[in-house]
Amino acid sequence: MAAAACRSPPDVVWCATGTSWDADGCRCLPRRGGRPGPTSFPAVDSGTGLPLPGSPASEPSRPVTPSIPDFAPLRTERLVLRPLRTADAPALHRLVNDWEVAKTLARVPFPYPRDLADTWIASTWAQIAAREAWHLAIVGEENGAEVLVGCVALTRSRDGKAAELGYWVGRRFWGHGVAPEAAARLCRWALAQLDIATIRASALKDNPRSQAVLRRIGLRPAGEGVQTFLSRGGPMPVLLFEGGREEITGDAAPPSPPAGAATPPGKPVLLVAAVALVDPDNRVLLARRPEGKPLAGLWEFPGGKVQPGETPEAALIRELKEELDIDVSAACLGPFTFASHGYEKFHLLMPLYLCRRWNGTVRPVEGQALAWVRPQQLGAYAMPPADKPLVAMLRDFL
Ligand SMILES: Nc1nc2c([nH]c(=O)n2[C@@H]2O[C@H](COP(=O)(O)OP(=O)(O)OP(=O)(O)O)[C@@H](O)[C@H]2O)c(=O)[nH]1
Repeated sequence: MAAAACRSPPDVVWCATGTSWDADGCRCLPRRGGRPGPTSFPAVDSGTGLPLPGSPASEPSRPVTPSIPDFAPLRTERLVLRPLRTADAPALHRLVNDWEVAKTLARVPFPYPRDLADTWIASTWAQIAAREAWHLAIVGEENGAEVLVGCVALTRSRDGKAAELGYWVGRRFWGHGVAPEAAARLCRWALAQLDIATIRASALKDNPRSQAVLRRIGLRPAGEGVQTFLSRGGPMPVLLFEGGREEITGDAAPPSPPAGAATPPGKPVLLVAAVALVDPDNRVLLARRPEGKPLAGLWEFPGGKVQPGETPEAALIRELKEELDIDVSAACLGPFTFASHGYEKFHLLMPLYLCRRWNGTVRPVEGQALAWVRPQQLGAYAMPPADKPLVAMLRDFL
Protein backbone atom coordinates (compact mmCIF):
# COMPACT_ATOMS: atom_id res chain seq x y z
CA MET A 1 0.00 0.00 0.00
CA ALA A 2 1.47 3.34 -0.95
CA ALA A 3 1.35 6.43 1.20
CA ALA A 4 0.52 8.69 -1.75
CA ALA A 5 -2.93 9.57 -0.47
CA CYS A 6 -1.38 10.50 2.83
CA ARG A 7 -3.66 8.14 4.65
CA SER A 8 -2.67 5.79 7.43
CA PRO A 9 -4.07 2.28 7.19
CA PRO A 10 -7.37 2.14 9.07
CA ASP A 11 -5.93 0.21 12.00
CA VAL A 12 -3.24 2.78 12.80
CA VAL A 13 -4.98 5.06 15.21
CA TRP A 14 -2.25 6.57 17.30
CA CYS A 15 1.24 7.99 17.11
CA ALA A 16 4.11 6.64 19.18
CA THR A 17 5.23 8.44 22.31
CA GLY A 18 7.44 11.38 21.45
CA THR A 19 5.77 11.86 18.08
CA SER A 20 2.62 13.58 16.94
CA TRP A 21 0.46 13.71 13.83
CA ASP A 22 1.61 16.24 11.27
CA ALA A 23 -0.50 19.19 10.11
CA ASP A 24 -2.45 17.02 7.65
CA GLY A 25 -3.17 14.56 10.35
CA CYS A 26 -1.70 11.77 8.33
CA ARG A 27 1.88 11.21 9.48
CA CYS A 28 3.56 10.58 12.81
CA LEU A 29 6.48 12.97 13.12
CA PRO A 30 9.01 13.48 15.89
CA ARG A 31 7.78 16.46 17.92
CA ARG A 32 9.41 19.71 16.96
CA GLY A 33 11.07 20.15 20.32
CA GLY A 34 12.51 16.71 19.82
CA ARG A 35 14.61 17.52 16.83
CA PRO A 36 18.22 16.57 17.16
CA GLY A 37 20.62 19.41 17.67
CA PRO A 38 23.87 19.56 15.78
CA THR A 39 25.80 17.66 18.44
CA SER A 40 23.27 15.34 20.04
CA PHE A 41 20.13 13.41 19.38
CA PRO A 42 17.48 12.03 21.69
CA ALA A 43 17.50 8.45 22.94
CA VAL A 44 15.56 6.56 20.32
CA ASP A 45 13.86 3.24 19.83
CA SER A 46 16.29 0.86 18.14
CA GLY A 47 13.76 -0.25 15.59
CA THR A 48 12.31 3.04 14.49
CA GLY A 49 14.49 5.92 15.54
CA LEU A 50 11.55 7.37 17.41
CA PRO A 51 12.36 9.01 20.74
CA LEU A 52 12.02 6.47 23.50
CA PRO A 53 9.06 6.85 25.84
CA GLY A 54 10.09 9.05 28.74
CA SER A 55 13.07 10.44 26.85
CA PRO A 56 12.13 13.98 25.95
CA ALA A 57 14.55 15.48 23.53
CA SER A 58 15.61 18.17 25.97
CA GLU A 59 16.97 15.44 28.22
CA PRO A 60 20.70 14.90 27.88
CA SER A 61 20.85 11.61 26.08
CA ARG A 62 23.24 9.37 24.22
CA PRO A 63 26.82 10.33 23.69
CA VAL A 64 27.46 11.74 20.25
CA THR A 65 28.62 9.47 17.46
CA PRO A 66 29.02 11.87 14.61
CA SER A 67 30.21 9.38 12.04
CA ILE A 68 29.74 5.87 10.78
CA PRO A 69 31.33 3.47 13.26
CA ASP A 70 34.19 1.23 12.40
CA PHE A 71 32.66 -2.04 11.27
CA ALA A 72 34.21 -4.28 8.63
CA PRO A 73 31.44 -5.16 6.15
CA LEU A 74 30.22 -8.75 6.23
CA ARG A 75 30.04 -10.41 2.83
CA THR A 76 28.01 -13.28 1.46
CA GLU A 77 27.97 -14.67 -2.04
CA ARG A 78 25.60 -11.94 -3.27
CA LEU A 79 25.32 -9.39 -0.49
CA VAL A 80 27.26 -6.97 1.66
CA LEU A 81 26.10 -6.10 5.18
CA ARG A 82 27.47 -2.74 6.29
CA PRO A 83 26.52 0.15 8.58
CA LEU A 84 23.85 2.40 7.13
CA ARG A 85 24.96 5.68 5.57
CA THR A 86 23.20 9.02 5.44
CA ALA A 87 22.94 8.55 1.68
CA ASP A 88 20.87 5.39 2.22
CA ALA A 89 18.00 7.39 3.73
CA PRO A 90 15.96 8.04 0.54
CA ALA A 91 16.17 4.40 -0.60
CA LEU A 92 15.48 3.13 2.91
CA HIS A 93 12.41 5.33 3.12
CA ARG A 94 11.14 4.15 -0.27
CA LEU A 95 11.50 0.50 0.68
CA VAL A 96 10.14 0.56 4.22
CA ASN A 97 7.34 3.04 3.61
CA ASP A 98 5.41 0.20 2.02
CA TRP A 99 2.47 -1.24 3.92
CA GLU A 100 3.35 -4.79 2.83
CA VAL A 101 6.77 -4.37 4.50
CA ALA A 102 5.83 -2.15 7.44
CA LYS A 103 2.91 -4.32 8.55
CA THR A 104 5.33 -7.16 9.37
CA LEU A 105 7.59 -5.01 11.58
CA ALA A 106 6.95 -4.35 15.24
CA ARG A 107 8.75 -1.05 15.57
CA VAL A 108 8.15 0.62 12.25
CA PRO A 109 5.39 3.23 12.01
CA PHE A 110 3.31 3.55 8.89
CA PRO A 111 3.35 5.83 7.05
CA TYR A 112 7.07 6.14 7.70
CA PRO A 113 8.12 9.81 7.84
CA ARG A 114 10.97 10.60 5.49
CA ASP A 115 13.01 12.46 8.13
CA LEU A 116 12.70 9.53 10.50
CA ALA A 117 15.04 7.64 8.17
CA ASP A 118 17.82 10.16 8.89
CA THR A 119 17.24 10.12 12.65
CA TRP A 120 17.14 6.36 12.75
CA ILE A 121 20.29 5.89 10.68
CA ALA A 122 22.21 8.17 13.05
CA SER A 123 20.88 6.22 16.03
CA THR A 124 22.16 2.94 14.59
CA TRP A 125 25.71 4.30 14.54
CA ALA A 126 25.59 5.05 18.26
CA GLN A 127 24.27 1.57 18.95
CA ILE A 128 27.03 -0.12 16.98
CA ALA A 129 29.65 2.04 18.71
CA ALA A 130 28.16 1.07 22.09
CA ARG A 131 28.01 -2.60 21.02
CA GLU A 132 24.30 -2.66 21.91
CA ALA A 133 22.79 -3.38 18.52
CA TRP A 134 23.96 -3.88 14.96
CA HIS A 135 21.47 -2.57 12.41
CA LEU A 136 23.10 -3.09 9.04
CA ALA A 137 22.15 -2.24 5.49
CA ILE A 138 21.71 -5.24 3.22
CA VAL A 139 23.30 -4.16 -0.02
CA GLY A 140 23.22 -5.95 -3.36
CA GLU A 141 24.33 -5.14 -6.84
CA GLU A 142 22.12 -4.20 -9.76
CA ASN A 143 23.54 -3.33 -13.19
CA GLY A 144 26.96 -2.85 -11.63
CA ALA A 145 25.67 -0.39 -9.02
CA GLU A 146 25.20 -0.84 -5.29
CA VAL A 147 21.54 -1.07 -4.29
CA LEU A 148 19.91 -1.07 -0.85
CA VAL A 149 17.86 -4.23 -0.50
CA GLY A 150 16.79 -4.12 3.16
CA CYS A 151 18.12 -4.18 6.70
CA VAL A 152 19.17 -6.86 9.15
CA ALA A 153 19.77 -6.36 12.86
CA LEU A 154 20.85 -8.00 16.06
CA THR A 155 20.11 -6.33 19.39
CA ARG A 156 21.81 -7.58 22.51
CA SER A 157 19.73 -8.60 25.51
CA ARG A 158 20.31 -6.76 28.78
CA ASP A 159 22.49 -9.54 30.18
CA GLY A 160 24.44 -9.65 26.91
CA LYS A 161 24.05 -13.43 26.57
CA ALA A 162 21.41 -13.40 23.83
CA ALA A 163 20.55 -11.25 20.86
CA GLU A 164 17.29 -10.49 19.10
CA LEU A 165 17.31 -10.90 15.33
CA GLY A 166 15.28 -8.66 13.03
CA TYR A 167 15.24 -8.00 9.30
CA TRP A 168 13.20 -6.68 6.45
CA VAL A 169 13.64 -6.78 2.69
CA GLY A 170 12.18 -4.36 0.17
CA ARG A 171 9.20 -5.84 -1.67
CA ARG A 172 10.82 -5.91 -5.09
CA PHE A 173 13.62 -8.10 -3.72
CA TRP A 174 11.32 -10.74 -2.21
CA GLY A 175 11.60 -14.32 -3.36
CA HIS A 176 15.37 -14.38 -3.84
CA GLY A 177 16.46 -15.76 -0.46
CA VAL A 178 17.92 -12.41 0.65
CA ALA A 179 16.61 -12.55 4.22
CA PRO A 180 18.02 -15.98 5.18
CA GLU A 181 21.34 -15.20 3.49
CA ALA A 182 21.75 -11.91 5.36
CA ALA A 183 20.35 -13.13 8.69
CA ALA A 184 22.49 -16.28 8.75
CA ARG A 185 25.61 -14.23 7.97
CA LEU A 186 24.98 -11.73 10.77
CA CYS A 187 24.17 -14.50 13.26
CA ARG A 188 27.37 -16.40 12.39
CA TRP A 189 29.38 -13.21 12.85
CA ALA A 190 27.73 -12.50 16.21
CA LEU A 191 28.21 -16.02 17.53
CA ALA A 192 31.89 -15.84 16.62
CA GLN A 193 32.58 -12.28 17.80
CA LEU A 194 30.27 -11.60 20.74
CA ASP A 195 29.77 -13.50 23.95
CA ILE A 196 26.28 -14.53 23.05
CA ALA A 197 24.99 -18.07 23.12
CA THR A 198 21.42 -17.65 21.91
CA ILE A 199 19.70 -15.87 19.04
CA ARG A 200 16.02 -15.07 19.48
CA ALA A 201 13.46 -13.81 17.01
CA SER A 202 9.73 -13.48 16.60
CA ALA A 203 7.45 -13.49 13.59
CA LEU A 204 3.79 -12.57 13.30
CA LYS A 205 1.50 -15.58 13.32
CA ASP A 206 0.14 -14.36 10.00
CA ASN A 207 3.61 -14.11 8.45
CA PRO A 208 4.57 -17.66 7.38
CA ARG A 209 7.25 -16.32 5.04
CA SER A 210 9.21 -14.85 7.95
CA GLN A 211 8.69 -17.99 10.03
CA ALA A 212 10.20 -20.00 7.15
CA VAL A 213 13.25 -17.71 7.09
CA LEU A 214 13.84 -18.25 10.79
CA ARG A 215 13.51 -22.02 10.45
CA ARG A 216 15.83 -21.99 7.45
CA ILE A 217 18.67 -20.37 9.37
CA GLY A 218 18.34 -22.93 12.15
CA LEU A 219 16.11 -21.30 14.76
CA ARG A 220 13.45 -23.52 16.29
CA PRO A 221 10.00 -22.66 17.64
CA ALA A 222 10.08 -21.56 21.28
CA GLY A 223 6.48 -20.71 22.07
CA GLU A 224 4.00 -17.96 21.39
CA GLY A 225 3.66 -14.40 22.57
CA VAL A 226 2.06 -11.05 22.00
CA GLN A 227 3.98 -8.05 20.76
CA THR A 228 2.97 -4.47 20.13
CA PHE A 229 3.18 -3.58 16.46
CA LEU A 230 3.53 0.12 15.82
CA SER A 231 2.44 -0.35 12.23
CA ARG A 232 -0.70 -2.31 13.23
CA GLY A 233 -1.54 0.01 16.09
CA GLY A 234 -1.56 -2.52 18.91
CA PRO A 235 -0.71 -5.98 20.23
CA MET A 236 -0.46 -8.87 17.77
CA PRO A 237 0.10 -12.61 18.29
CA VAL A 238 3.60 -13.77 17.38
CA LEU A 239 5.54 -17.02 17.25
CA LEU A 240 8.82 -17.04 19.12
CA PHE A 241 11.99 -18.69 17.83
CA GLU A 242 15.43 -19.30 19.23
CA GLY A 243 18.63 -21.15 18.49
CA GLY A 244 22.22 -21.49 19.57
CA ARG A 245 25.58 -21.96 17.91
CA GLU A 246 24.97 -25.61 17.07
CA GLU A 247 21.71 -24.98 15.25
CA ILE A 248 22.78 -21.86 13.41
CA THR A 249 26.32 -22.71 12.39
CA GLY A 250 25.76 -26.44 11.95
CA ASP A 251 28.52 -27.15 14.49
CA ALA A 252 26.48 -29.85 16.15
CA ALA A 253 28.71 -31.38 18.76
CA PRO A 254 26.89 -34.45 20.04
CA PRO A 255 27.16 -35.35 23.69
CA SER A 256 30.03 -37.60 24.67
CA PRO A 257 29.36 -41.29 24.11
CA PRO A 258 28.44 -43.15 27.29
CA ALA A 259 31.42 -44.30 29.34
CA GLY A 260 32.97 -47.41 27.87
CA ALA A 261 31.23 -47.06 24.53
CA ALA A 262 33.33 -48.04 21.56
CA THR A 263 34.28 -45.47 18.93
CA PRO A 264 32.00 -46.09 15.91
CA PRO A 265 33.97 -47.89 13.24
CA GLY A 266 35.60 -45.54 10.76
CA LYS A 267 35.57 -42.52 13.04
CA PRO A 268 39.16 -41.24 13.04
CA VAL A 269 41.03 -40.25 16.17
CA LEU A 270 42.30 -36.67 15.81
CA LEU A 271 45.42 -35.79 17.78
CA VAL A 272 45.49 -32.12 18.82
CA ALA A 273 48.09 -30.62 21.16
CA ALA A 274 47.00 -27.74 23.42
CA VAL A 275 48.52 -25.72 26.23
CA ALA A 276 47.40 -23.73 29.23
CA LEU A 277 49.80 -20.77 29.21
CA VAL A 278 49.89 -19.37 32.74
CA ASP A 279 51.15 -15.83 33.38
CA PRO A 280 52.81 -14.51 36.57
CA ASP A 281 49.36 -13.49 37.88
CA ASN A 282 48.26 -17.12 37.57
CA ARG A 283 45.91 -16.32 34.70
CA VAL A 284 45.33 -18.74 31.82
CA LEU A 285 45.34 -17.70 28.19
CA LEU A 286 42.24 -18.51 26.12
CA ALA A 287 41.95 -17.83 22.41
CA ARG A 288 38.70 -17.42 20.56
CA ARG A 289 38.10 -19.66 17.53
CA PRO A 290 37.71 -17.34 14.56
CA GLU A 291 34.80 -17.20 12.15
CA GLY A 292 35.01 -19.81 9.43
CA LYS A 293 36.43 -22.54 11.68
CA PRO A 294 34.20 -25.18 13.27
CA LEU A 295 32.98 -24.12 16.72
CA ALA A 296 33.74 -20.47 15.86
CA GLY A 297 33.26 -18.09 18.77
CA LEU A 298 34.13 -20.64 21.45
CA TRP A 299 37.19 -20.05 23.63
CA GLU A 300 39.92 -22.68 23.63
CA PHE A 301 43.44 -23.41 24.75
CA PRO A 302 46.02 -22.43 22.12
CA GLY A 303 47.22 -25.32 20.03
CA GLY A 304 46.35 -27.28 16.92
CA LYS A 305 46.48 -30.53 15.03
CA VAL A 306 49.58 -32.70 15.26
CA GLN A 307 50.83 -33.16 11.70
CA PRO A 308 52.13 -36.53 10.43
CA GLY A 309 55.69 -37.04 11.63
CA GLU A 310 55.38 -34.41 14.40
CA THR A 311 55.50 -34.99 18.13
CA PRO A 312 52.77 -33.23 20.16
CA GLU A 313 55.45 -30.95 21.66
CA ALA A 314 56.81 -30.00 18.24
CA ALA A 315 53.27 -29.30 17.01
CA LEU A 316 52.63 -27.06 19.98
CA ILE A 317 55.89 -25.16 19.58
CA ARG A 318 55.02 -24.57 15.92
CA GLU A 319 51.41 -23.52 16.66
CA LEU A 320 52.46 -21.14 19.43
CA LYS A 321 54.87 -19.40 17.07
CA GLU A 322 52.29 -19.25 14.26
CA GLU A 323 49.34 -18.14 16.38
CA LEU A 324 50.89 -16.14 19.23
CA ASP A 325 54.42 -15.28 18.07
CA ILE A 326 56.09 -16.75 21.15
CA ASP A 327 58.97 -19.19 21.44
CA VAL A 328 58.55 -22.11 23.77
CA SER A 329 60.98 -24.91 24.46
CA ALA A 330 59.87 -28.50 24.90
CA ALA A 331 61.40 -28.47 28.40
CA CYS A 332 58.88 -25.81 29.47
CA LEU A 333 55.86 -27.83 28.37
CA GLY A 334 54.72 -29.81 31.40
CA PRO A 335 52.20 -32.60 30.63
CA PHE A 336 49.08 -31.81 32.65
CA THR A 337 46.10 -33.87 31.52
CA PHE A 338 44.26 -34.83 28.34
CA ALA A 339 40.83 -34.69 26.72
CA SER A 340 39.22 -37.65 25.01
CA HIS A 341 35.96 -36.61 23.45
CA GLY A 342 33.67 -37.95 20.75
CA TYR A 343 32.70 -35.28 18.20
CA GLU A 344 30.36 -36.10 15.37
CA LYS A 345 32.98 -36.76 12.72
CA PHE A 346 36.06 -37.61 14.77
CA HIS A 347 37.23 -38.57 18.21
CA LEU A 348 39.43 -35.90 19.75
CA LEU A 349 42.47 -36.91 21.73
CA MET A 350 44.08 -33.76 23.11
CA PRO A 351 47.03 -33.70 25.51
CA LEU A 352 46.96 -30.47 27.52
CA TYR A 353 50.31 -29.08 28.66
CA LEU A 354 51.02 -26.39 31.23
CA CYS A 355 53.55 -23.71 30.44
CA ARG A 356 54.71 -20.78 32.57
CA ARG A 357 57.83 -19.75 30.63
CA TRP A 358 58.17 -18.54 27.07
CA ASN A 359 60.09 -15.97 25.07
CA GLY A 360 58.41 -13.03 23.40
CA THR A 361 55.15 -11.24 24.00
CA VAL A 362 51.89 -12.98 23.29
CA ARG A 363 50.09 -11.34 20.38
CA PRO A 364 47.16 -12.47 18.25
CA VAL A 365 48.96 -13.11 14.96
CA GLU A 366 45.78 -14.32 13.23
CA GLY A 367 43.63 -11.51 14.59
CA GLN A 368 41.97 -13.88 17.05
CA ALA A 369 40.60 -12.52 20.34
CA LEU A 370 42.70 -13.45 23.37
CA ALA A 371 41.84 -13.35 27.06
CA TRP A 372 43.93 -13.88 30.19
CA VAL A 373 41.48 -15.49 32.58
CA ARG A 374 41.65 -16.23 36.28
CA PRO A 375 41.06 -19.95 36.97
CA GLN A 376 37.82 -19.23 38.87
CA GLN A 377 36.49 -17.26 35.88
CA LEU A 378 37.17 -19.95 33.27
CA GLY A 379 33.63 -21.27 33.60
CA ALA A 380 32.26 -17.96 32.32
CA TYR A 381 33.80 -18.59 28.86
CA ALA A 382 31.96 -20.76 26.37
CA MET A 383 34.40 -23.55 25.43
CA PRO A 384 34.20 -26.69 23.27
CA PRO A 385 32.56 -29.61 25.08
CA ALA A 386 35.88 -31.50 25.17
CA ASP A 387 37.38 -28.77 27.37
CA LYS A 388 34.87 -28.88 30.21
CA PRO A 389 36.70 -31.52 32.31
CA LEU A 390 40.01 -29.76 31.65
CA VAL A 391 38.66 -26.50 33.03
CA ALA A 392 37.56 -28.19 36.25
CA MET A 393 41.01 -29.76 36.69
CA LEU A 394 42.80 -26.47 36.02
CA ARG A 395 40.62 -24.66 38.54
CA ASP A 396 41.53 -27.23 41.18
CA PHE A 397 45.23 -27.17 40.34
CA LEU A 398 46.00 -23.47 39.87
N1 LIG B 1 43.48 -25.92 19.97
C1 LIG B 1 42.43 -26.43 20.55
N2 LIG B 1 41.58 -27.25 19.88
C2 LIG B 1 40.53 -27.76 20.55
C3 LIG B 1 40.27 -27.44 21.91
N3 LIG B 1 39.13 -28.08 22.30
C4 LIG B 1 38.66 -28.76 21.23
O1 LIG B 1 37.64 -29.44 21.18
N4 LIG B 1 39.49 -28.56 20.16
C5 LIG B 1 39.24 -29.11 18.85
O2 LIG B 1 40.42 -29.60 18.28
C6 LIG B 1 40.43 -29.34 16.89
C7 LIG B 1 41.65 -28.48 16.60
O3 LIG B 1 41.65 -28.19 15.28
P1 LIG B 1 42.05 -26.79 14.68
O4 LIG B 1 41.21 -26.59 13.51
O5 LIG B 1 42.08 -25.73 15.72
O6 LIG B 1 43.53 -27.14 14.31
P2 LIG B 1 44.55 -26.25 13.55
O7 LIG B 1 44.96 -25.11 14.43
O8 LIG B 1 45.59 -27.21 13.12
O9 LIG B 1 43.66 -25.58 12.42
P3 LIG B 1 43.70 -25.66 10.86
O10 LIG B 1 43.28 -27.08 10.51
O11 LIG B 1 42.67 -24.65 10.49
O12 LIG B 1 45.09 -25.33 10.49
C8 LIG B 1 39.17 -28.62 16.55
O13 LIG B 1 38.19 -29.52 16.13
C9 LIG B 1 38.77 -28.03 17.91
O14 LIG B 1 37.41 -27.82 18.02
C10 LIG B 1 41.18 -26.59 22.59
O15 LIG B 1 41.02 -26.26 23.76
N5 LIG B 1 42.23 -26.11 21.88
